Amino acid sequence: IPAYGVVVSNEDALARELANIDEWGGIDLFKIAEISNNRPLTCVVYHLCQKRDMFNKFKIAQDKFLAYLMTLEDHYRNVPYHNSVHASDVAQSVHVLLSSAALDSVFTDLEVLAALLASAMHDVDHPGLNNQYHCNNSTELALMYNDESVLENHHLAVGFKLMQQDYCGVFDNFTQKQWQSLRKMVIDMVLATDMSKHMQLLSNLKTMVETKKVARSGVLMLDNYTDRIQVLQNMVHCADLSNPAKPIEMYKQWNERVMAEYWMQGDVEREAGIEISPMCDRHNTSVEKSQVMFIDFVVHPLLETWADLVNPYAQEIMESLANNREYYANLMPSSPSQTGHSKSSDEGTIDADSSASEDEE
Ligand SMILES: C=COC(=O)N1CCc2c(sc(NC(=O)Cc3cccs3)c2C(=O)OC2CCCC2)C1
Ligand SMILES: [Zn+2]
Repeated sequence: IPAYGVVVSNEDALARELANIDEWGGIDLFKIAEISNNRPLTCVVYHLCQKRDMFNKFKIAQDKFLAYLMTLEDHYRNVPYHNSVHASDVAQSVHVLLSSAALDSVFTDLEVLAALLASAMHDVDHPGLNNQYHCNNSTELALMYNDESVLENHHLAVGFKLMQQDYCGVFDNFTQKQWQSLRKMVIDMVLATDMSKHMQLLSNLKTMVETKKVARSGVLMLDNYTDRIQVLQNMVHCADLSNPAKPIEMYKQWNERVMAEYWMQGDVEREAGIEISPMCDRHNTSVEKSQVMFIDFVVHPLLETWADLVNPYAQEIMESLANNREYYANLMPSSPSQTGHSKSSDEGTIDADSSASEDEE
């Protein structure tokens, strides 16, 4: 078996790219996709399971696990955003969030394995069309899952079906109890990536922060399944929405991809003569404004609450998010920091600081 699970032309380059896998934003998944012949998910998840000694802990046959990861990766589609590069990014982000000092030895090996598996399969076979599209058009998937978390149910069904295929048999050495616990946790985590559950998840997290019990050592005390799974669900959810808190060059690429995917959906809807979903109309979206709003209303509240939970071990994430928000805020068409006349002065509503900035120029 090759060192990183996949046969690559330049193993040293891959080793270098994976060197900072324990750091937030420490690896470039786009570069890893290139070097690994578009197998970023297989090599990142295989590498993380090796680092966490999962194969020994659970007597998992490495060749079978690799066969499963390859098949899982093959079932990600070639869509701009929800492809296997995104899944590998979520897996690595979960790995870093799990390593937070506040969560030191809080989770069992089975829970850690479940979180990595949930990350790996959480968007498999994503068609590049969101739940709203499927429900509005009563597609086959929407009919299959009665409009409830349609895509997330599908990702789970595909992810587990591939595990049943006999040549995988990846968890044959698990006890029935271990397998059932792993399966339940993966299901609970992937279902929680449905954005329609975002507000409920965030409110649970806020309650946990308000009532959090911390041991003398500073680690969180989670003494029942509900609390434990809520932290794991929010962890995967944070990782899923974490692009705005990553180094700006990567964030910009993720943003181009997510817009490309939304606009392709809008094109499909326009062609079909049906109502274009929000943010999907390439002819009237302000990319920068959308991102600033998405950060202000969705990402920042979530990551800020996560940072409170693992305080002070997420300050770097919050700083990165704040910097990236300013980057897009400054690009917004009418931002006061723009050179030349700021919008407010053109409209004659000159206030002190904008006129001051005009004087300076
Ligand atoms: C009110 C909630 O809105 C909502 O449920 N969604 C619409 C906007 C959106 C997601 S997930 C996501 N982005 C990501 O999951 C991670 C990112 C990738 C690149 C930048 S951020 C965006 C998004 O980014 O929407 C933006 C595009 C159109 C509006 C803002 C789901
Ligand atoms: Zn996702």
